[in-house]
Amino acid sequence: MSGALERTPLHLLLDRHPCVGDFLGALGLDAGDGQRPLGDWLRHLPDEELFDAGMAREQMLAHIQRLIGEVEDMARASRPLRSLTLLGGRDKSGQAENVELEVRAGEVVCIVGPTGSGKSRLLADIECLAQGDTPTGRRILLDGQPPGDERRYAPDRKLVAQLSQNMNFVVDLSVRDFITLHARCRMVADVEGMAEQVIACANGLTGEKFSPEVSVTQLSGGQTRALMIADAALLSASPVVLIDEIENAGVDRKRALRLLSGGDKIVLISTHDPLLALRGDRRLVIRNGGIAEVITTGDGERDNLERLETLDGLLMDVRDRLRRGLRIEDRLEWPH
Ligand SMILES: Nc1ncnc2c1ncn2[C@@H]1O[C@H](COP(=O)(O)OP(=O)(O)OP(=O)(O)O)[C@@H](O)[C@H]1O
Repeated sequence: MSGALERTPLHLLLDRHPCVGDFLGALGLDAGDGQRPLGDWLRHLPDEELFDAGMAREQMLAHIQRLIGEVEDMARASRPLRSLTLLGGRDKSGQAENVELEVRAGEVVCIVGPTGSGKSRLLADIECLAQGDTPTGRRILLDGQPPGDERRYAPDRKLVAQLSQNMNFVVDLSVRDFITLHARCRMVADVEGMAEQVIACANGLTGEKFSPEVSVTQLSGGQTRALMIADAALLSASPVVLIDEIENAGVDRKRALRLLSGGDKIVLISTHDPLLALRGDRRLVIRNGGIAEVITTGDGERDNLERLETLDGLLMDVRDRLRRGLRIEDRLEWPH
């Protein structure tokens, strides 16, 4: 393939594989008019430019070849998953969990339990597609089968997107550039349109709107979380989304959950928040490191969820008024 790759005119290569343009751009290399075949272009590249890029010609060719292969693999690996099965292991005292839990695409499962009970551990087991090799001894099956090593140990072909409590960006890009870059890597048809959609969606989730021009490092915690949720729902290739709590500060949890569960992703959320816990299809109760119970959200609970949401709206309103420096002297009326 390397021969064929070398003979491909650069402009064709950039058209077919936008990731190559991003790669060359990141190295500060100019593709010129793109008429030359890749091999020819590389041979004519001045030595000092190669030196600045820190790569020999052969290495550069090998990198481009590998990049194209991996991006294609990623697209293949992103085909939908129908189910994820968790085979129980043991709790902190070594007692068997006796659980076989199948979560189907499109389902939202919440994980509840006291602090330190093992909710994050459960998410971590799913994230690494545990095969009896973590402290819990749990095993994870994908579409009823144990995942192959290539799925477990290829961090660049992620099956699972994990949104953790602290999200620190290491790049200093504007929100638009950051999401556009991701959209380009995902090879979506309309990169700019998709980026706009993700940003608009994130802005719909957060009380404090942000501009696409602001740097990702300047976003507040709530804004960052909203952006990551919109990105995971609309743009991420990963069929499984794991969320370690959606804090109620600044993110519309109801919309976030509706957005995430709208597609055919498998969503697991660890939470202490009753509004989130009751909005899942099912919830796992964790006790002493083990899954003690699997509860399907009942009709009565859904009714109560609506009442709690009204109460939550009242609380949010008071919070908003306090933030604006207002007094809360008038008698608050509980909704009936
Ligand atoms: N089945 C288990 N066997 C052994 N250790 C476990 C098991 N489950 C959890 N642990 C360990 O217990 C500790 C607390 O678990 P974890 O951090 O997952 O709790 P948590 O419920 O997420 O807490 P929080 O609500 O405070 O975030 C961790 O060190 C974890 O590795």
